[in-house]
Amino acid sequence: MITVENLEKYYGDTLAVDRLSFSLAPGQICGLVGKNGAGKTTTMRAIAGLLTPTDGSLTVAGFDVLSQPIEIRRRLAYVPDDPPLFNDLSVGQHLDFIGGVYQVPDHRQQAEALLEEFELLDKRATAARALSRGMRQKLAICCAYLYSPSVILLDEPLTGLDPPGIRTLLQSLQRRAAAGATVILSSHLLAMIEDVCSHLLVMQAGKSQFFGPTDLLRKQNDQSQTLEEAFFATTTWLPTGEEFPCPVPQ
Ligand SMILES: Nc1ncnc2c1ncn2[C@@H]1O[C@H](COP(=O)(O)OP(=O)(O)OP(=O)(O)O)[C@@H](O)[C@H]1O
Repeated sequence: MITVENLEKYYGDTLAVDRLSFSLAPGQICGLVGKNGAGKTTTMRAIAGLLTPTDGSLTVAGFDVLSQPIEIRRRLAYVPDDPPLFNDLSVGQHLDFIGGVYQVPDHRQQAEALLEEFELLDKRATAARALSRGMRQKLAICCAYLYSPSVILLDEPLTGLDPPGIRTLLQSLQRRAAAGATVILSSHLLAMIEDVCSHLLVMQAGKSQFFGPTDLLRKQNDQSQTLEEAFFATTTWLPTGEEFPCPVPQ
């Protein structure tokens, strides 16, 4: 569903992503982890077609991200950590707008169910400018879910959410993956995402230090009690630039 081959991105002289390759199948949830500046957001924005890579190729659902942007937009949702909303539109108007743009049949019915799931029903008439940070994030997630994308990219979605909101989001991602969606979720809160991630991509200085099933990272660091310890082991044992020897799952 997602194929990244030799992705490279320079911002001027800064190498943000360095020859990154990985692929994900339908139903897989990949946790994207790494220190600040590791290249996570750049990678997600490249997959979403929001920036032009310096080199490499990217496909989503068999479509080329660069040359077939309309096919990508129909199938992919990207929610950044500070989602851009229309400040003067209400919660309900946002969902009407997305439902119209993506021609979602009976979008109001689905919108109601999403607002209920994310505890936003009583904010239906509230303008986006009057929402809290967590509510803005929840609204952006509802907008993303409304058109049932087959690829969902979430950049640091947990930071603004309260504990029930985090549980709702993670459960909803598991349900969507079980129905065939592919998810990439970047987060620094490893303990919170480890149970839902089938796969992990650990980045350091733009490179992949590990990509594979979450259990494999645990096994390869069997002295680590938690995924967080395994992450620190992975990002401190290796000299910068050395690839973690790990088979890429088919
Ligand atoms: N628009 C930009 N212009 C110049 N350099 C940039 C730009 N965006 C990112 N960078 C640089 O690219 C590198 C990767 O940044 P990126 O935002 O992808 O990292 P990240 O892993 O998402 O970080 P964080 O965890 O802090 O969000 C960093 O060195 C950053 O300074």
